[in-house]
Amino acid sequence: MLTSRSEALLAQLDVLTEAGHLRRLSGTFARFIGTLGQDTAPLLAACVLLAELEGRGHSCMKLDDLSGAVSTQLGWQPDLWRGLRDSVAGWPQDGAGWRKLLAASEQVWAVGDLDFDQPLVLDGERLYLRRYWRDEKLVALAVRQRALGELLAGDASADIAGIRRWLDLLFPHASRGGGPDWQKIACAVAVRGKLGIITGGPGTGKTYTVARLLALLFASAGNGRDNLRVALAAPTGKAAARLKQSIDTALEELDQKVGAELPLRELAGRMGAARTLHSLLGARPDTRAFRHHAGNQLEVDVLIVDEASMIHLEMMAALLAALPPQATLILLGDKDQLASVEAGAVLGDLCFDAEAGGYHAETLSYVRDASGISIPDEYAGQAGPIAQQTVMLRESRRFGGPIGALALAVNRGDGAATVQVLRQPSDGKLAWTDPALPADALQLALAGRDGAPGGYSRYLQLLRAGAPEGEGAAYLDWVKTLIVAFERFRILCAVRDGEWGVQGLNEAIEQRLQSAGLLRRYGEWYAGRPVMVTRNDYATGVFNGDIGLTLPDPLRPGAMRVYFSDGDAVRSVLATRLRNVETAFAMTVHKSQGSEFEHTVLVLPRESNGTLARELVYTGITRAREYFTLLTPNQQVLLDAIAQRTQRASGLRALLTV
Ligand SMILES: Nc1ncnc2c1ncn2[C@@H]1O[C@H](COP(=O)(O)OP(=O)(O)OP(=O)(O)O)[C@@H](O)[C@H]1O
Repeated sequence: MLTSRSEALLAQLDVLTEAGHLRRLSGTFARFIGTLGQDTAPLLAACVLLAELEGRGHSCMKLDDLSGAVSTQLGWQPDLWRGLRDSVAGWPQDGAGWRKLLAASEQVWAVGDLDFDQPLVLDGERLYLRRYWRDEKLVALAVRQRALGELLAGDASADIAGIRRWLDLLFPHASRGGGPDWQKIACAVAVRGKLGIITGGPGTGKTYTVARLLALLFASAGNGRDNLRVALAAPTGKAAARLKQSIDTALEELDQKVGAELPLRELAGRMGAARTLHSLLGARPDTRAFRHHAGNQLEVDVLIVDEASMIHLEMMAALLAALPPQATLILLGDKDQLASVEAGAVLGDLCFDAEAGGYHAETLSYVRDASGISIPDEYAGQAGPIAQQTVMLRESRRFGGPIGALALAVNRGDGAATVQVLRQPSDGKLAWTDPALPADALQLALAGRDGAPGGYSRYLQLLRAGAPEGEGAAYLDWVKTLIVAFERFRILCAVRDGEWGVQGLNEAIEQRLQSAGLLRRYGEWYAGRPVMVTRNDYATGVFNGDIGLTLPDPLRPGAMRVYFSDGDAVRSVLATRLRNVETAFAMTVHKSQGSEFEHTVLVLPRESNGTLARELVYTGITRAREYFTLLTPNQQVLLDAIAQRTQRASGLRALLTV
C-alpha cells in the first residue's frame, strides 16, 4: 500500500518525467517497489534515483552521494535537486542515516542478513538493483580466479626458457623510445595465466601485439597446437571485422619471419571469422539469456576480445560465466575511451592501476626471466592480482602528430594545452572552428575543408555516376566502393537533440545535400541514405550500431535495399524490412566506438551538461585516422568537458583490490 506521502512523491516524479528529467521506467520502478511492502517516501526516492542512475551507466548508487553528488551525476540543476529533496519528509542527513533506513526496508536485502530475494541489495555503502550486484560479484570472482590461477611463474615445469626464445624471435628489436618494450612484456604476462589485459590508446600496437601473442600461444602449445581452438570477438560487428582484418595482416607479415618454425598461416586459417559477443554467446530473440552459459560453456581454448571498453557489466558477466576455466581470456581496449552505453565501466575498473603498473616482485622477476626485460622501479608496487596480468602500451605508432598531441592533452584534462594544440599550424591535419555555426557542419558534410576535402560528396558523386550494367559481381563491387567512400568521413555529435544534436544535424545535412543536387530525396528510402540500426533484429540479421547504405535493388526496379559491409563481403536487406533505423550522416560519439574515419568531425553543443566529459571528447578525437575537425559553438563547453571525468558508480574496483 502506498502512503499518501508516497503518492504525492510519485505525482511529483511524474512531473519530472514529463519535463524530461527522468525516464518513465525509473518512476514505474519506484511505484513497483512501493507496492511490494511497507514503503516510505525516502525509500521510493532512493529507488527512482537508483533506476535513473542505472539508465545513465551506473551499476549502483553510493549512499553518501545521496547528499548531493547524485544530482551532478544526473546533470540536474541545483534547484531541481533541492525541490525533490525538500519534498521528501525524513530524507536522511548522511550515508549512515540512509543505510539505517534502507536496511530496515522489507524490499532491501542488507548483505549478511537473511536473504528473501529482495529486489534491492544493500552492500556496505552501496545500493544495487539485485542483478547488477550479482553481476559485479560474478565478474570480480571470475577475473580474480583467472588472474590468481595457475600462473606459469609458480609452475616448476613451465618452459620459461622456451617463452624467452620465442619472445626474442617475435620482438627482435629494442623499443623505439629506449624504454621497456611493453608489447613484449604484455605477451609474457598474458601467456603466464588465464587472463591477459592489454590496454593502450589508438595505434599503440594492441593488435600487433596480440598477433605475436597468438604465435607464442601456438608455439607454447607444443603437440597440442593443431587442436588449439582460438576465437576472436568484439562488441560490434564493425569492431569484429576490423580485428579479424588487422590480425590476418599481422599474422601474414609474421609468417614471413617465423613461418619456417611455426606453420602460422595454417594455424590462423582455423580461427574463423571474428564474431560479435552476442553471436559468440548465442543470443536468442526475446530473451536476455544466451545459449552459452555456465552450464553450456564455449568450446574454446583462447578467446581474444577487442574494444573491451564497450563491454557492459551484464555482458562481461555472461562472457566470463560461459568461458571454461582452462581457457585463456585476452582483453584488448583503450581504458580512457567512453565506457559502455549500458551500466558498468568494466575495462576502466579492471585497468585502474594500468598506468602506474603496481607490479609485485614475483611479476617483475617472471617478466625478467620470460622476456629479458627489467621493468623500471617506478612501475613496481603492490597493486591487486588483476594489475599483475595487465599491461598498458604507451607508445603510439600511428597516432603521432597534432591529432595524437590533441588526444594526449585532452586525456590529461589540460584545457590550456588542448587550446594551444588546436591553434597551432598542423598541415591541415587539425582544424577548429570557434564559435561555429550549424552552417559550418553542413559545409563540411558537403565538401570537407581545406587540407581535407571531400566530405560526403565523394560517395555521392560515385552514386550519381551510376552503377555498372548488370546485377552481379560488378554491381556488388560498385556498392563496396560506395561504402568505402562513405566510411571515409563522419560527423560525430555529443548529444541527440537540438541543432547541434544528431537529429537536427541529420535533417539539415539531408536538406543541404539535396539543395546542392547531390541527393534526390523522395520518401523515406532514397538512394544514398546512410542508416544506422538502433536495435538488434535477428529476423533480418542486423544489429544495433550496424551502418548501411540505401541503394536501388538491381533485381527489382523501384525497390531499395540497404547494403552492409561484412568483412570483405557485403550483405543486403530489403529497406522496407528494416524497422529500427535512423539516418546516419551524423551519429553520436557513443555509437562511433570501434570505428575510425579518415576525416572525423566532432561537434559539441552550445550548453554544457552532466554527460559531456573528457572521455567523450577523447573518444571523438581518436576516431580520426588522418584529419580531425572540431566545431564548438561555445568554447567553454569544450573546456568544461575536458575538466570533467566520467565517474561511474561501481563496486567492482573495490572488489578487485581486496
Ligand atoms: N613494434 C612494432 N614494430 C613495428 N610496427 C608496429 C609495432 N607496433 C605496432 N606497429 C604498427 O603500428 C600500427 C598500429 O598498430 P595496431 O593496429 O596494432 O595498433 P592498435 O593499438 O591495435 O590500434 P587501434 O586502437 O586503432 O586498434 C600498425 O601498422 C602496426 O603494424
